[in-house]
Amino acid sequence: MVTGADGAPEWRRSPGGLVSALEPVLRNNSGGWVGWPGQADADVAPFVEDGLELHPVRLDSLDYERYYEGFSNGTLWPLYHDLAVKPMYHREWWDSYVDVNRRFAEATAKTAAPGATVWVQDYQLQLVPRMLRELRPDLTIGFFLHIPFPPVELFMQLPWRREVVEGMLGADLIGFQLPGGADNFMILARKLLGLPTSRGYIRPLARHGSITHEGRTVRVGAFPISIDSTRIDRLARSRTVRDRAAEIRRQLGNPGVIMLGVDRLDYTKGIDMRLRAIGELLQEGRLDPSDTVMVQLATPSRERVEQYAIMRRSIEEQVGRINGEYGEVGSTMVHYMHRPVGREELTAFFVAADVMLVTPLRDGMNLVAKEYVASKVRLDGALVLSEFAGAASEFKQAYLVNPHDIEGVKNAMAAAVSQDRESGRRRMRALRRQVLAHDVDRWARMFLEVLRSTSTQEPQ
Ligand SMILES: O=P(O)(O)OC[C@H]1O[C@H](O[C@H]2O[C@H](CO)[C@@H](O)[C@H](O)[C@H]2O)[C@H](O)[C@@H](O)[C@@H]1O
Ligand SMILES: Nc1ccn([C@@H]2O[C@H](COP(=O)(O)OP(=O)(O)O)[C@@H](O)[C@H]2O)c(=O)n1
Repeated sequence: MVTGADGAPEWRRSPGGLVSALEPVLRNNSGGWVGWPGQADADVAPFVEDGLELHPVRLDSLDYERYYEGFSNGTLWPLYHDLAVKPMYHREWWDSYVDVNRRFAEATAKTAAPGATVWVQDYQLQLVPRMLRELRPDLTIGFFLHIPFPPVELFMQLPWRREVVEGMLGADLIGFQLPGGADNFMILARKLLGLPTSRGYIRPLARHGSITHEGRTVRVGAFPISIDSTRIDRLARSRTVRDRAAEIRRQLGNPGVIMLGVDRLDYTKGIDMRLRAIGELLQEGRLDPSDTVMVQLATPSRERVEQYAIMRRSIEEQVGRINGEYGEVGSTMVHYMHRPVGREELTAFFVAADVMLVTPLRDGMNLVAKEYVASKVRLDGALVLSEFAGAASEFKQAYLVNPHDIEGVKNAMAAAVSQDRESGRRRMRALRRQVLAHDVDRWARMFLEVLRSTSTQEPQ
């Protein structure tokens, strides 16, 4: 919820992959959404918006600071993203996390119909499955983690590790993006809680593991999330988007190469290293500043969290430095926009871009990579993709890079810029086949099918 120009509250779609992925799923299943209104201290009664039933849970300013900015994004986010920055452990943040999780569990317990299926989303709500089961044992509960689940050695740092694992184990099915995350969780259940688990490795969408906990069987699996590929494909073919893409190209001065980055401004996304790589390629004369343009769309995110503010300053300095050295009057090298962009406009940028740069240090999936591919209806363009994004496990034909290896990234960028048309088309065709066949609807269907079958299955 945001305050509009006339002072009245307005509803806007939240940025980030989770909402992009779940909105179509909820619509197709006539589900209700229990969530926070996106603004602290707002008292909002349940309502229907654009056909979706929404049940707001109130967070006050202190909850926002301690639960959302603090424990969710100052503790769990860096801990689950390979310690990209140092996680902070504060007891008052944890207390707030428990408290807010309880409020979500209570609101859901009040809302859910008898015997309903409840799907709890993400790291901000890991305690909800157990709390909800205690309140409403009649429910079937699924939990999905959108971000990576770290190796045991890292997770063990968390002072409240036992509570978090037990919280998740309240679910009937726990889903991760990749088999690696699911395996990490199984090892943890064995090592930390001494629970019996099934043997062998987990496979995406197919082979699930199981953990026996308090007399119940909890299933564990990998369900790589995706996008509404058909919708994006259709949008990319529309006249408005194609015209806008052509206009973007003109506005950028018809350069030979448009490079694009689209991210929430987050230190895990590797925006700084991608700019450094561009700076070095320009310096070495491997990119021509008179024929190349970089566009970086950076959605504002978690702005009051210190590490995000530090990152923003550093990125803006880098953009200024590159433009200072390589820009000319009337031709800017890096176009940087720090504001949200609508879906049509974003798709037009995808259509216009020759090289898409997705270089996170660690990312649960990265839907932007999938959206770019779905937008490339003419099979043009190239995707430079970090091996540490979940999407890399499906996108073998991308230019895969290790974002810690700057020379490797530079080489991949240079190769993507100069790829020959036929091999580019071959790569893009294969990428598109993958994303069109594995869309978000399939993801949700697979998860919900396994979830609904959990009550009838025995441990493996
Ligand atoms: O709600 P915010 O704090 O503004 O953050 C936005 C969302 O970011 C994260 O997205 C993750 O989910 C994507 C879809 O599964 C995935 O592709 C991506 O790799 C993840 O980073 C976060 O997990 C969400 O909870 C946030 O809403
Ligand atoms: N300016 C922007 C940038 C991204 N986005 C969307 O935000 C989502 C980002 O998802 P993601 O999985 O790549 O990464 P997270 O931000 O969820 O970590 C994508 O669906 C983007 O299209 C947007 O709506 N506006």
